[in-house]
Amino acid sequence: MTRVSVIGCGNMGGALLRGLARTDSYHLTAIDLDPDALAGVADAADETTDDTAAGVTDADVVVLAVKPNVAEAVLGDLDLSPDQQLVTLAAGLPRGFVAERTDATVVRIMPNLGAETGDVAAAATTEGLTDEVRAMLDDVGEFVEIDESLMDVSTAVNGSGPAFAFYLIDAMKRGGVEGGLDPDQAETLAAQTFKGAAETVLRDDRSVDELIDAVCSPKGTTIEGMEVLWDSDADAAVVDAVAAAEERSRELAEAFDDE
Ligand SMILES: NC(=O)C1=CN([C@@H]2O[C@H](COP(=O)(O)OP(=O)(O)OC[C@H]3O[C@@H](n4cnc5c(N)ncnc54)[C@H](OP(=O)(O)O)[C@@H]3O)[C@@H](O)[C@H]2O)C=CC1
Ligand SMILES: O=C(O)[C@@H]1CCC=N1
Repeated sequence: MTRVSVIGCGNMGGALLRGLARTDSYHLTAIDLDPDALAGVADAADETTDDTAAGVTDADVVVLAVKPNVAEAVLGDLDLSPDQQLVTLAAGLPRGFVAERTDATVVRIMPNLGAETGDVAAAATTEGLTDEVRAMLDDVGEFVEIDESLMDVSTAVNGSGPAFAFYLIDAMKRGGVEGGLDPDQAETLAAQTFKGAAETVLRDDRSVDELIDAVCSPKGTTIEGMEVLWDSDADAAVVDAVAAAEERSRELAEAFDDE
């Protein structure tokens, strides 16, 4: 049983707690100053507390899931030992900044909200990554190991990515509603279509172009829609969205350069 303490039980910390709670492999301590946040994860956690120092004492793994601007203050409250692992997931927060402020082994990861359902797409720095954290990430979805220099782009693609995907699902839903579908049914059909398409890309050996081809019957319906997309700048807009989020991650990191 791995003892995991999560500091900051909002959107991301909460999703991770709920994802880990789906297995029986973890003793979970939820730490937050906000009683409402603790109440929101009470079902998933074995213990909840607003006492950060006490909440991390017995932890094998401590997850720092607060906003980047409060991370330094929280680190100041921690007194971890070298046999403990500290996982930081704050956007832009450099691994070294955290490692300089703790004796624990530090790994930086970029997860996403998919952790809640066991569908996380996460990146982890090779530096500081232990088998214990690899097992945790495996338990909540898929992860890749990357050099920290690629963390900004990972933050954009898989950290911010769910928001971009929600936006695209909503556009597909709108198309359905405009054609007369009930909004709830259109949302189900659009979201399930994205889910199925993602599964196909992950499991099928064919390239994305080959898969598009497999849906396009000659002189059928799909090719008419694909012609509209190919003639548009929709793909460029998505690439630009990723670039903007990546740039913002770099800016957030700059704030820690002077400290
Ligand atoms: N949201 C996402 O999809 C993702 C977020 N992240 C990263 O996760 C981190 C958290 O983001 P998110 O979950 O969205 O933020 P939230 O604001 O939803 O959650 C942060 C939680 O931490 C609490 N908190 C603030 N200060 C302290 C403290 N000193 N000790 C304990 N808890 C504290 C907050 O309470 P209060 O509200 O009262 O301040 C809040 O409940 C960020 O660094 C972000 O970059 C990474 C990947 C994806
Ligand atoms: O928007 C943010 O800054 C955080 C990091 C990745 C997802 N949410």
